Amino acid sequence: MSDVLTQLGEILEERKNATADASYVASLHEKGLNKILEKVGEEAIEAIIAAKDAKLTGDNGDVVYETADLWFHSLVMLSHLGESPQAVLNELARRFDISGLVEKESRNKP
Ligand SMILES: N=c1c2ncn([C@@H]3O[C@H](COP(=O)(O)OP(=O)(O)OP(=O)(O)O)[C@@H](O)[C@H]3O)c2ncn1[C@@H]1O[C@H](COP(=O)(O)O)[C@@H](O)[C@H]1O
Repeated sequence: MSDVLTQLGEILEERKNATADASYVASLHEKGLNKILEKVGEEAIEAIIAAKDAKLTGDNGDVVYETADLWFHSLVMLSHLGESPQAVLNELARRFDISGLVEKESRNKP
């Protein structure tokens, strides 16, 4: 599964050298971080709306599609900041043996 993210990360790196008229990713980099963040926010809202609809209809097609858009634009954001998908995968892997409840509790300790 993470092979796809790794491959996409490599494509995103390559697109930093592409021209905006030939590449959507390059066009986002050219427009800058604020535009990329706008897209991340927009896609997050679309994913939320799709999830609400999926709950009503029982059809998850749109929520999968919109989540892919959200993940994609989040990866463009990371790439713009010089970070790779691997950094996020590493962070998720680090959390494997840590219960979310235990971690949250540890945050409240001095
Ligand atoms: N995974 C994706 C991917 N997911 C979504 N999108 C694009 O993200 C855009 C977001 O959808 P919207 O409906 O918000 O688009 P929009 O209304 O035109 O956007 P705005 O004009 O409002 O900014 C669409 O143009 C989608 O095609 C993607 N574009 C590219 N990729 C990957 O990135 C690679 C490089 O793409 P290019 O840079 O275009 O070569 C591709 O080979 C793919 O692997």
